[in-house]
Amino acid sequence: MAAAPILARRIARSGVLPLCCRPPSWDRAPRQPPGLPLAPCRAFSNNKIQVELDESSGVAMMKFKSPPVNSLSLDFLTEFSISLEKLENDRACRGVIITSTIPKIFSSGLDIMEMCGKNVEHYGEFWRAVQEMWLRLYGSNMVTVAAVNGSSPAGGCLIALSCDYRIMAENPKFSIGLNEAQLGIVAPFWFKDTFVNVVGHRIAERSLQLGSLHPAPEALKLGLVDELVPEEKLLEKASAVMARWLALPDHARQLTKSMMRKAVLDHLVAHREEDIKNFINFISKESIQKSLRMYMEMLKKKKS
Ligand SMILES: CCCCC/C=C/C(=O)SCCNC(=O)CCNC(=O)[C@H](O)C(C)(C)COP(=O)(O)OP(=O)(O)OC[C@H]1O[C@@H](n2cnc3c(N)ncnc32)[C@H](O)[C@@H]1OP(=O)(O)O
Repeated sequence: MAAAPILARRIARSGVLPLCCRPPSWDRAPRQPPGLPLAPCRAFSNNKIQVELDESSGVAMMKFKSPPVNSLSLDFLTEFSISLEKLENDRACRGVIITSTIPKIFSSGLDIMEMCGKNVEHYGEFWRAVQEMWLRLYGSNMVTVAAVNGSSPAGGCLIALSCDYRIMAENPKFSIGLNEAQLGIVAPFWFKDTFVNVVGHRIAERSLQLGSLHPAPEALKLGLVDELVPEEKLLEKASAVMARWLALPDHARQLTKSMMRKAVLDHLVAHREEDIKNFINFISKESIQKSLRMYMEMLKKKKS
């Protein structure tokens, strides 16, 4: 069965609009009828992600809660896209802070088991879900702040890079980067473009070729994250940053964001099917499967 209808059905079941049908959300300041008590906090939670929207500030707190390491499985990615779309369509929501409930881990990146020993249909469905997540997050009209409270390799780093602002816990044991080369795989052009847009071409090229994972202080020096704060201050700082960004008129900020990101988003939208085919061809290669299996074994050995 083709992958597109499967994801479309998953999303349709949730009542979420596909990206292309999303209404513009300029000037969506929270609407609070005068004289009423402050709007309450609204929450929704599914298996892997918990979301709480404070209607008085217009800010949602999104927390990854998928043990052991918040790996981005197909189910996780689908829940993530659905949660983003719900917030995007909620007139009360203007910004989202993304963080993790798992100690020491923001996200361990794409779930390697989704890319190992599966069939072509599965790879296609999985990759479409990765694309969908990125298109929604990178193309979001909301202010997005990543509060990176742990390690954040590869796909985890992509999530942070796709936000408008990154604050990381100052613990040097936490690292972040696009380390795909270390796994013997290659980050696709839109991971690379997102990275280049944050740190510039030279730093991105060196870091990608070496598959570097940068400890927090180095990530700050490279501009991969915008600031470091003590872990206990992370959410407080993220809220302060959010308030500063939300002080601007939505329409001006959103049009500026769109101007900065449009070329990169349009590139993937125009080449989505080709990108899925490339992923399937690449990941199905026996040599790549072997590299991934060896990497998983290495992770397990490291434990024992
Ligand atoms: C081909 C086109 C390009 C595709 C682009 C790819 C993007 C990606 O995101 S690829 C994934 C890259 N991710 C990584 O390299 C991270 C690997 N993981 C780690 O480095 C560590 O696990 C950690 C730093 C995230 C956490 O370390 P620690 O707290 O010591 O936990 P463990 O290493 O013991 O892991 C616990 C458990 O989770 C399994 N696991 C870890 N990461 C993943 C993952 N990305 N996918 C699936 N499973 C993962 C790990 O194997 C352990 O499993 P068990 O041994 O069964 O408990």
